Amino acid sequence: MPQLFNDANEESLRMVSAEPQSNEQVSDEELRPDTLETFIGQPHLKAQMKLFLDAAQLRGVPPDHILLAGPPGLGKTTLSMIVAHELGVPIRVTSGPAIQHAGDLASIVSSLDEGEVLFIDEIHRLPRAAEELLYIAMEDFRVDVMVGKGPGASSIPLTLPRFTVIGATTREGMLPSPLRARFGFTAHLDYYPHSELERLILRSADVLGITVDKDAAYELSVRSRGTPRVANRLLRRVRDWAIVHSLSRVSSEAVLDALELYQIDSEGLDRLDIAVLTAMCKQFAGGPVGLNNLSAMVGEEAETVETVCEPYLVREGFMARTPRGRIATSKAWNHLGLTPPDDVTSLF
Ligand SMILES: Nc1ncnc2c1ncn2[C@@H]1O[C@H](COP(=O)(O)OP(=O)(O)OP(=O)(O)O)[C@@H](O)[C@H]1O
Repeated sequence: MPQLFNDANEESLRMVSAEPQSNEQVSDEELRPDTLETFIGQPHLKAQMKLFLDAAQLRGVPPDHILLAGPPGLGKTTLSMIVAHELGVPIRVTSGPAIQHAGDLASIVSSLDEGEVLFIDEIHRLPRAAEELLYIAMEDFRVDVMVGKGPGASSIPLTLPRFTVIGATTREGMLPSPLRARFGFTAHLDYYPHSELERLILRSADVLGITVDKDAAYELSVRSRGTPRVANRLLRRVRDWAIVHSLSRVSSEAVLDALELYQIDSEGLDRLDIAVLTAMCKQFAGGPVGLNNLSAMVGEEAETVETVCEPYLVREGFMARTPRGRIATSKAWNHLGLTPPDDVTSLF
């Protein structure tokens, strides 16, 4: 079977991925705002969070536990750091996959100070035993420490100071309801509109010490897939372009030239997205097509197509998922410069 994407250009694929790249943590750090005021967008969430934190401070107690839910790269880690900063308390950072045994979590919670924030990223990936320990720690501020082994083992309750757990998850549905119920405040982060990403890009440019024209920031924002992490990554690649071409400021032409090099198009689609849409329209006559056939045609893992491409293609209306398979919409046909079949809507 011919493959449309057999020379997968990894760089271009990762450029629009909302997941952090392995070397990206430090660069993510330098661009993090540290107050609610400088956190761009999400106005409702910010207002609710401000009220929630102000009330806790006025009552003189640590706030209830907070759950931050939403797709990767939208600012969950950033918000958790902001909460700690606004409260003026330290933050301890861990993640579901980093905790292998309940004991790992027991030693973290038992070393927390009064009021401290414990950030647990990917909290849906905590092992079951750790989850159960967390229920008690969050609700009763207690852990039961096991002393001894075998039939003679006994558990000694250890009282913990009051602290605040901030859990972050990209898969809220995977959280067991007893755990979800222990959060007093749940915030859902949404994809950012272009106008907010434009402001975010101008702020990041400031932090990085580069001058970016407003229309250049707009061009970047429309290609950033609603995701701050992608916006910041594209900005850094455009900065490289400006440095190499000795430009004193980034214009919209520079953005278009740089992103053409990285094969990211006017809608933020990369080569894999285009390969998927092309396969659907040309090889499968618009669909319906199953995930496995589609992935084989583009030469990618089904999981990559499903998790990296599809969410954005569906969200932007290029593709629809039906019980019979994936279908290319007229927007996909038009974007590829192809004429949609007359009966495109009857495919749904
Ligand atoms: N609202 C925002 N304003 C300014 N910068 C932001 C905002 N949201 C995210 N960022 C920036 O985007 C990058 C990614 O954000 P962050 O690490 O907080 O995302 P995340 O949701 O925790 O991602 P993941 O789920 O992959 O851990 C960081 O550099 C952060 O500074």
